[in-house]
Amino acid sequence: MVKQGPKAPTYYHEWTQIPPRMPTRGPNAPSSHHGRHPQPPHRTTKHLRAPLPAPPQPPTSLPTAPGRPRPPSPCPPRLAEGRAGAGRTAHIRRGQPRAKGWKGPGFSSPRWARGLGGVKGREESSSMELGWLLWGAAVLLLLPVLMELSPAVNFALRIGFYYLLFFVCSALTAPVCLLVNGGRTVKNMRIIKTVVKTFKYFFGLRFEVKGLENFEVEGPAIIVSNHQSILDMMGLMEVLPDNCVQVGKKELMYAGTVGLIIYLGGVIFINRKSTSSAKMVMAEVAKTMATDNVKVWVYPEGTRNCTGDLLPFKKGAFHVAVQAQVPVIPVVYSSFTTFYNPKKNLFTSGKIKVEVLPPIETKGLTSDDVSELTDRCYRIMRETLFRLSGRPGEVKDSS
Ligand SMILES: CCCCCCCC/C=C\CCCCCCCC(=O)SCCNC(=O)CCNC(=O)[C@H](O)C(C)(C)COP(=O)(O)OP(=O)(O)OC[C@H]1O[C@@H](n2cnc3c(N)ncnc32)[C@H](O)[C@@H]1OP(=O)(O)O
Ligand SMILES: CCCCCCCCCCCCCCCC(=O)OC[C@@H](O)COP(=O)(O)O
Repeated sequence: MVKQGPKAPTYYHEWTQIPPRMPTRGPNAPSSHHGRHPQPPHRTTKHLRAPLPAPPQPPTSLPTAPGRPRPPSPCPPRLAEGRAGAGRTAHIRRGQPRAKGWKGPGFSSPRWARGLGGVKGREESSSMELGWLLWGAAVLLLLPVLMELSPAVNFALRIGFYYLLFFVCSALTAPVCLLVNGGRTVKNMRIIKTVVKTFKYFFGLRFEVKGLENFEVEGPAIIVSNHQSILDMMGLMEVLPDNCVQVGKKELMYAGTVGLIIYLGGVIFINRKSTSSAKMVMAEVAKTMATDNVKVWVYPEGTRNCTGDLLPFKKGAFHVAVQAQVPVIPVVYSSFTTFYNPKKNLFTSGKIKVEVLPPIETKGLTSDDVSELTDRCYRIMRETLFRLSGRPGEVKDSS
């Protein structure tokens, strides 16, 4: 029964291109420093540069029992200095004399023994691969069951997949935007919209849209809509008119590939924590939206709100509309609470009703009228939200 030496380390194949072992005896042998054992050549690449003679055929002698000098290895000793290999490197590292003629860990067993080790190794690696395959199949089969049994798992996987879609699609779409449109321009929103509109199919979401004709106003406009969750991006892209950019919190610029793609799409970033700087940005928007003929989509609640009601509106969007003398077009999405609620780990398929309301003119209004304009828009949108969400009665109670 031939006793196997320890299995050659997996990096064995890395060395097949390295020149053969340096001769340890005779005129070409390197001078041994200690006189005891021939020292391997210094760690230089010089020998790598010399023309490489054909590697010698490795000895075909049987592997010897552990502890006795090993047959010469066809590989250089360099490995012994730098690589963790079979256990035999221990005595090298501790400065003990090297077994005569032995040149490095893991290469002393003769090729045919290594061959046997290879067969055993190949069997081991294929059984490992088979194991991984079986594990993967089990997880994939188990996932739907887990998602059925645990709302938390279902929610985490679906929302995680949503983020993954954002991240991957952004990374893939950014180069397309750069190639097609060359840089940051609202034209990229068309490409983004085309991609994001497919996301609803992954989550079993359907949009029922009414009033799209209300977007057909001459020139720029301010669009305001309720904001319930990150899922709003699908609703936004479902109805987004041409030449329309959004106002977003500046933190989004740093959301990896998503930050890049929304930058390329022309999104206007504001610092919510600094009213003055936000006002300046919005004032700039009021000036340029007319010349650029762009619509600007603002979420006047200023944050996500998935309660099924509206938060009080920030006034910035309405200041911009009055400053630019452009109409305000309210858009309302029905409540997500029937199919989406992070607090309850609820995220299933569902239907979202979307209504684009008639534009509210601002011609002739001044900044003094902004508060009234904001309240009027708030009331109309809240009434629509309750109606679309099947709760029309609530408006009377709370108005
Ligand atoms: C290919 C695959 C790709 C996958 C991924 C792609 C995804 C989809 C792609 C792309 C779409 C990306 C979409 C992103 C969307 C993100 C959304 C968000 O981030 S929502 C958070 C940011 N939005 C806001 O915050 C709302 C706008 N906010 C405002 O307008 C505020 O008014 C603001 C920030 C300007 C100031 O907020 P204040 O917190 O100070 O509160 P206030 O009451 O509004 O203002 C305080 C005082 O300042 C006056 N004021 C406000 N704005 C003014 C102005 N412009 N001029 C003059 N006075 C102004 C007001 O009249 C008020 O004064 P008096 O109370 O009346 O005395
Ligand atoms: C697996 C790899 C996943 C990597 C993650 C990629 C980063 C995904 C970031 C997604 C952000 C896309 C834009 C979402 C728009 C949105 O809905 O932002 C929230 C803001 O309106 C309001 O923020 P807040 O005040 O916090 O409610």
